[in-house]
Amino acid sequence: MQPDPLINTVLSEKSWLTSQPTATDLWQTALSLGYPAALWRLPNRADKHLIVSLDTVLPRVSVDLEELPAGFAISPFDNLDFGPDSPARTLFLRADIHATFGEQGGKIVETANDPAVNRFWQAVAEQPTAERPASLLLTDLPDPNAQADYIHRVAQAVEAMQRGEFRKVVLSRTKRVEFSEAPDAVALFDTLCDTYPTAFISAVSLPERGQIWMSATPERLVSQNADGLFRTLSLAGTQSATDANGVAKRPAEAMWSQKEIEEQALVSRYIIECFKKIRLREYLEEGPKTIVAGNLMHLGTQFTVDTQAVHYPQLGTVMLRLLHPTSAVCGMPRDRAFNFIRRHETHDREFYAGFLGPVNIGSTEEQPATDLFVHIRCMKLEGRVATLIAGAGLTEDSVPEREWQETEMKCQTLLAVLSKP
Ligand SMILES: C=C(O[C@@H]1C=C(C(=O)O)C=C[C@H]1O)C(=O)O
Repeated sequence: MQPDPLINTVLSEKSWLTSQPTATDLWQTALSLGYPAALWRLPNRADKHLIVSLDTVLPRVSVDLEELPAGFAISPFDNLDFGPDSPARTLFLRADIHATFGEQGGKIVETANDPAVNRFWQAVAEQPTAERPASLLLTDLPDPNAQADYIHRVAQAVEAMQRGEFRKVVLSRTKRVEFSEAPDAVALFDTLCDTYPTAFISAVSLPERGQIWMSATPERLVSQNADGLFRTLSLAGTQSATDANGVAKRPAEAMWSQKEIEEQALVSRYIIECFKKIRLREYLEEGPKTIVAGNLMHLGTQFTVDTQAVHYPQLGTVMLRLLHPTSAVCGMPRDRAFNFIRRHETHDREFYAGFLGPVNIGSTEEQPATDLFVHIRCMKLEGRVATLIAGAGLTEDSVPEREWQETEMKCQTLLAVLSKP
């Protein structure tokens, strides 16, 4: 990211700041002081945002878009019951410091009125200029049983579905790689932004867990903008975006099998069932059509609601509680699929297949908006080790070997970028 002239303007009274802080300066300072930070870029946008929270231990919240201040939410997959008695599990990074970086430079949008903020800027000034490592070596940390174990679990799921226990389940697996030194998350974030302009790109540093989560997800869960426009997406079915010779396929020519069409229809049906529960009929449904997501293509149906016209300003909050986890990452019926995942997956999904994104955030030109995405095509960074997680939607027609290949392709979305020199 380029140095930022506007940040310099805003901070000109802070005499100790002699040069323009970059996103790397802010990120590194947050890391060294143990403050959580989130960096993101919305799909098809140029502006990048960074917030630093001054809570070293993050509050766990129940996502109520009407109540939450400006910030960034990150929820684990296991956040099924949002009922009044269930513990709040979503981590919330309040935007104590919020910087935007755009093509015309950047600015500090909002900072908390707190002495800790001044100490933060002092630390930014004292932060040594970070040097980006020239090139990182990446080695696989192979798990010799991973493929056979996954295929075995898929076969068990297929049998359960053939017995009629449930209709769809999403089983995931992990893949670990090691860097020659701890990677620069901001540099990786920038490369992801350049490589996947239509994805939601994020990097979230959670010092209390010693983790940085990074993703390039194509899947919008809940958006609600200042004009009250609500959006969600039903996404499923996966194929490579390139042919056998590596040439990009034309989305309009993508062929989808009956299994994939049904799998995606189940996700759409799930969303429509959620609308039915709240007796909302005035939604616009567009699709399914082929959506390109980096190296992959999916089938997607877009749903929009004008919440002002239907007098339902809290639709985003209500739908989030009904939707998560959708059948794109869990299954149908949801509770049975959830229990199958709990019993059969051998890793903790943590924030994979949860949701994340900015909440009630605006810049000076824009009114606050909320944009939450399903946390897929993601990885967890712990020092030099990256753990990628990817899953595949299974039905009774699934072929286990093909589902394994699908998770391999999904891991490639990030891996291809990590291995760039
Ligand atoms: C579960 C993942 O992706 C989801 C599952 C898909 C599928 O089963 O075809 C496609 C897109 C996503 O909704 C993942 O990337 O890990």
